[in-house]
Amino acid sequence: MKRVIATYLAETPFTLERAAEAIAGEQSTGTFTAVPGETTALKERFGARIERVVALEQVRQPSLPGAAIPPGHNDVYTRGEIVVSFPLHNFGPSIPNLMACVAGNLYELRELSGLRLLDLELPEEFAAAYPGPRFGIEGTRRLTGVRGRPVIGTIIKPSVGLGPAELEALVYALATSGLDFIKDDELNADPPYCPLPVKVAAVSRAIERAAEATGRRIMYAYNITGDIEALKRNHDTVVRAGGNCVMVSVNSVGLAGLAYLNTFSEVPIHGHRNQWGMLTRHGQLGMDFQVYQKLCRLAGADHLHVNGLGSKFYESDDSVVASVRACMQPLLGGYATMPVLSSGQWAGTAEITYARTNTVDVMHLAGGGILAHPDGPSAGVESLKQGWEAAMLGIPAETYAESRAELRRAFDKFKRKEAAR
Ligand SMILES: O=C(O)[C@H](O)COP(=O)(O)O
Ligand SMILES: [Mg+2]
Repeated sequence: MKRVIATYLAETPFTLERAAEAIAGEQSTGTFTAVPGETTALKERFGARIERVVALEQVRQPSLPGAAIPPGHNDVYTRGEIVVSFPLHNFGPSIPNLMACVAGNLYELRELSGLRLLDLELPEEFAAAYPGPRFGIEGTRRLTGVRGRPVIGTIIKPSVGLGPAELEALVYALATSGLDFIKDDELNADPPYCPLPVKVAAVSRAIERAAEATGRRIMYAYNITGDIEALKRNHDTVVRAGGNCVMVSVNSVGLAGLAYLNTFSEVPIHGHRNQWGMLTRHGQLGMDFQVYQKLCRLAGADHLHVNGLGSKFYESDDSVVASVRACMQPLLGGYATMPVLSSGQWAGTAEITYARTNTVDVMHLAGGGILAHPDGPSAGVESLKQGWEAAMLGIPAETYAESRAELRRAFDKFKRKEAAR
């Protein structure tokens, strides 16, 4: 019998064994009390199985509110790794129903004062059900024509507020500046002041004009996030205008929305992970990126945001590096996605990014880091490229900057800013 194996970090006021039984019972055949139909035969065939329980440290305070206080409890909460397997035939190779099982009501059990999903092993039936990214790294390189270095991109900023004429002018300037990729911000999809069809028309005009001038067509990820019925309409609006990438806020449309988009998308899907913080920032709640990236890749994300090194967010560089590596591990024999490094990035972050990840198969996006370069966006793009050249040549970026004005000016501005943070 095929099984899904889920690894949790749990914290409990009870024993870990009791916590594991609560998880396995509640998420398969059991409930808070025995019911007549829960026969031994039924449990045998449909019950979840506790595979392993490994005790870790004990703490004096519960991480999450509302856990039970057992009689005689001595204010000790035990943490441990609990591995539970679930029969695949309980839910089939369906991401929405998988989630209800491995990441459902168990987060609310009073037996637990902490619960985090660390990893998920999925049987190959999921590969048959979900084709995954249709473009991935190779398709993105083919469409952008970028080889041997990261895809360098930016984000339209100000994120909100630009009308069609201002947007067209900015995209033209950026598309003629040597950039490979531009994306809408996640805050900007189909706003009443500049609806998606108007935005698409303005951006495509700029991209066409830039392509005539440079001979190169930039990749632009239009944010098509919306209710499910809007996804197809928005995608078609983009593709009809010659667009070559769409973006969705994965947590807004949900994994089912992403998988639906992937059934018809004719262009790469850029997966923005905003809202991810609420699923992961507390170490005793939510899930690890290791799980999230598997789900997003299965559902069809050709590009997936992983934060950035030295970013403006709380996450450690070690964690970002682990996320890049996670995206690169083959999943069910494939499912390559391009990790997207973004958030507070600028030319000076290329060095540590390459040193720590040792790969160029990434997108490196800098919004403020390009647009706010003291000598303008073109110099910002050039500085980021120079940052990567230095990184790949193994020359310290600040040394390389001595003979490169754009990189030097980026250091002058952004290094000072970083130091002030
Ligand atoms: O959507 C994103 O990736 C962020 O808005 C990044 O913007 P920043 O480069 O200005 O931090
Ligand atoms: Mg953003």
